[in-house]
Amino acid sequence: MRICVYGAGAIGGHLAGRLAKGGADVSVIGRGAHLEAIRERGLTVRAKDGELFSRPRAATRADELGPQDAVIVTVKAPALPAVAAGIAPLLGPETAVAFVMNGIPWWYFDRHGGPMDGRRLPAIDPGDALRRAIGVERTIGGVVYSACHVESPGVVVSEHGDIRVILGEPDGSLSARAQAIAAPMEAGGMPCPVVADIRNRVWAKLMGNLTTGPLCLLSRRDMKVTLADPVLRATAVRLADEGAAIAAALGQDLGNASEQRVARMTNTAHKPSILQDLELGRPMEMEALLLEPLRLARELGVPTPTLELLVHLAAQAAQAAGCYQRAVA
Ligand SMILES: NC(=O)C1=CN([C@@H]2O[C@H](COP(=O)(O)OP(=O)(O)OC[C@H]3O[C@@H](n4cnc5c(N)ncnc54)[C@H](OP(=O)(O)O)[C@@H]3O)[C@@H](O)[C@H]2O)C=CC1
Ligand SMILES: CC(C)(CO)C(=O)C(=O)O
Repeated sequence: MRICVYGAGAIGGHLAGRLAKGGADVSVIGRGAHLEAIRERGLTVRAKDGELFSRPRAATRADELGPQDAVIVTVKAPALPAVAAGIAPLLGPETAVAFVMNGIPWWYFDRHGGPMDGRRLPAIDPGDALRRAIGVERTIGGVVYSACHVESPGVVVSEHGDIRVILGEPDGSLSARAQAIAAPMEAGGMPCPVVADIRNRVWAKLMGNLTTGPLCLLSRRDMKVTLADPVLRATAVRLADEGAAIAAALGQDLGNASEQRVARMTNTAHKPSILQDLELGRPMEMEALLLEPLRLARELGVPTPTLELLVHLAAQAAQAAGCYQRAVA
C-alpha cells in the first residue's frame, strides 16, 4: 500500500517510521534540514519500544511522488492552506486522506447531522481551500496520542510508551479504507483502532490541549512542572470541565472525568507542541486548539470563564512572540 505522510515532522516522522516497519510503501513530504536528512541518511524514530529505522522516499513537493493509495496529513494547522495548494498530485480517484492532527478539524460539521450539519469553519479552512482541493468524500478523521519531538534532523523521539492513532470516518462507518491504513500502523507497533465516534475522540484529545496548552504557554514550562503547582492543577481541572461542557453542548459526552484526565498528565515531562512552537518562533495552532472551541462555546451559550481568560492571555503571548497574527475574537 502506497502511503504518503504529508508533513514529516515529529508526529509525521513517527507515523512514517511505524508504517514502514509495518510493511507499507511509505513516502514523506517535508522541508528543510529534517527532510534533507531523511533523504540522505534515512529516518530514525527513537521510541520506548525500540529504535525504528527506515528509508522512505522523501520529497518537498507532491509531484515528485505521484498518486497514492492514502495520504496522512500531519502538519500543524496553520500549514493546511499550503497542503490544500500542494496535494493534488498525490490524489488518484480512490485516494483517502486522513487528517491526524490536534484540534477541531475542518470537516467537523460535515455529516454531523442536526442543526449544525455542514457548517463551515473558516478559521480552520480559510476560503474552503481543503474542501475544494480534497473534499469530505476522501476525508478520514484522526487523533494521535504520542508526545514527541524532532531531536535533530532525521531523528524523531517518541517520549512515552502510551501511544495510539485513532481513525474514524465523518459518517461513523467502519470503512475498509480506514482499516487499510490502520493495518500497517498496527503491524509497525502503533495501536490504531478505527472507531465510529471520531468526534468524541477529537474532543477527548482536545481536553489535553485545552488544559495544558494555555497553562504551559503562560508558564513556559512542561506539563509535569506546571501541574505540580496545586493552584494550576485545580485550574486545569476547571479548564477540562469547561471543555467537556462545550463538547456536551455539541452532543459529545466525555463523562465526568476531568480530575482523572488531569491526573494522567501530571507525570508527563513534555512541553505541549503549541509551547514548542512558541519557543521556536513557529506559527501556532491557536485557532484549531484554543480559539475555535471558545467560539463554539459562545455560540452555544456555554459559560467558559477560565478558558476565556487563559486563552486570551495565551493569544497575547503568541502575538507578542510573532507566532499568531490574527486579531483575537
Ligand atoms: N508533537 C507532539 O507531541 C504532538 C503533536 N500533535 C499534533 O500533531 C500535528 C503535527 O504536529 P508536529 O508533528 O508536532 O508538528 P511538526 O511541526 O513537528 O511537523 C510538521 C512538519 O510539516 C512540515 N511542513 C509544514 N508545512 C509544510 C509544507 N507546506 N510542505 C512541506 N512540509 C511542511 C514542517 O516543516 P517546518 O518545521 O519547516 O515547518 C514540519 O516538519 C499537530 O496538529 C499537533 O498539534 C499531537 C500529539 C502530540
Ligand atoms: C500535550 C499533548 C501531548 C497532549 O495534550 C499534545 O497533544 C501536544 O503536545 O500537542
